[in-house]
Amino acid sequence: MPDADVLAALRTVNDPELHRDLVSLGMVERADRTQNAAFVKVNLTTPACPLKATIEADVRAAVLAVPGVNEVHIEFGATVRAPSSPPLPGVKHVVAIGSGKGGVGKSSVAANIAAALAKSGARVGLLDADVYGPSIAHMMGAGSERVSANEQRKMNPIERHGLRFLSMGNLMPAGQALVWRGPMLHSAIQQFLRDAAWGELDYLIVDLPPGTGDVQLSLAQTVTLTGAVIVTTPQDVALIDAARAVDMFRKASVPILGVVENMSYFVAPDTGVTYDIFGRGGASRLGGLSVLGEVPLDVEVRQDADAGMPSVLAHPQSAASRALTQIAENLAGRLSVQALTELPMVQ
Ligand SMILES: Nc1ncnc2c1ncn2[C@@H]1O[C@H](COP(=O)(O)OP(=O)(O)OP(=O)(O)O)[C@@H](O)[C@H]1O
Repeated sequence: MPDADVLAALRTVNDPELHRDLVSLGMVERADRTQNAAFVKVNLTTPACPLKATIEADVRAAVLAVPGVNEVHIEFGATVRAPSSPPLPGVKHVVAIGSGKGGVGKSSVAANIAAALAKSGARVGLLDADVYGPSIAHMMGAGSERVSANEQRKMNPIERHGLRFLSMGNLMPAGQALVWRGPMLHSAIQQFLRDAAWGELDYLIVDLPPGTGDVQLSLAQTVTLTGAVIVTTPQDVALIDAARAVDMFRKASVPILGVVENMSYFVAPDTGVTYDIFGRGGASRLGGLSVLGEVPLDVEVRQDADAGMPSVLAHPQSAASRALTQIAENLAGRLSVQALTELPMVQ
């Protein structure tokens, strides 16, 4: 039985992003008490919650203020909230990772975001929709794997590093070029989304080809994307193209969840001096969009990708990995806010 005083205390604790209290958000699973000890379980809206430490401190302070309580035991669970109409059966969020230009690190960012979310405990899929230049298979260390079909003749995603992924790189013989026109691309995207055994997913991350072409349109027409993330480097020539990608998503009514500035700066490992090679901070000039984070140029990001393990798993303590993990958490937080602002209050 929940204790009325503990519950009342929790009603004073707001989720820092949603600005509503934990009780009315339906996040309190347990709020009971034995004499002087209180037991609270908070069900977060994502296991990658960027504000878990703040929530924990606020809950502790509020419950310790209840007369007679001098011990608080806090437990966390997490259930990713889906929007009112999920994009695919069993899939709560589909997030596209796009860029204006090629080579800005979009696939690297997509792979690391997916890996960081999976590491936090979320169920994650990664679709390599960059059909002309698929690199996800290689970055996940499964370049030579081939996709199999299940009994229902659906494609089985490949499992690596705690997540499931599909890439044209696992369907085509290595080194062969794909020569497809729009309609074939459209049906390939549909098959990747609908004829694959993705199973239950909290997040399906889609790595798009660079630019504003057929694949982007097909994707937006096939599923209701929860949103898009734009990856750019900070220099003007990249930002001009990134602005075009932003415009395309806006025209397709896809919410932009934020911008990632990759190759933002470089810290020389021998001297510790920071160089803003491409002009750090450029992404903040992209039409008032929020910046999810800045990732430094780091040789390990490239080496880890070539070795088949995303940096957030291979070198979690590096500055680049910490930035990428924070970006994944910020994104998960954004998705929670988007899903929860649609939900009615729990009384
Ligand atoms: N922060 C970084 N530090 C160092 N190297 C990076 C970083 N981000 C990406 N790279 C490297 O830059 C190269 C291009 O990255 P990636 O393939 O992710 O770009 P992309 O934008 O997806 O390219 P395209 O869309 O043209 O396929 C890769 O070799 C990758 O390992």
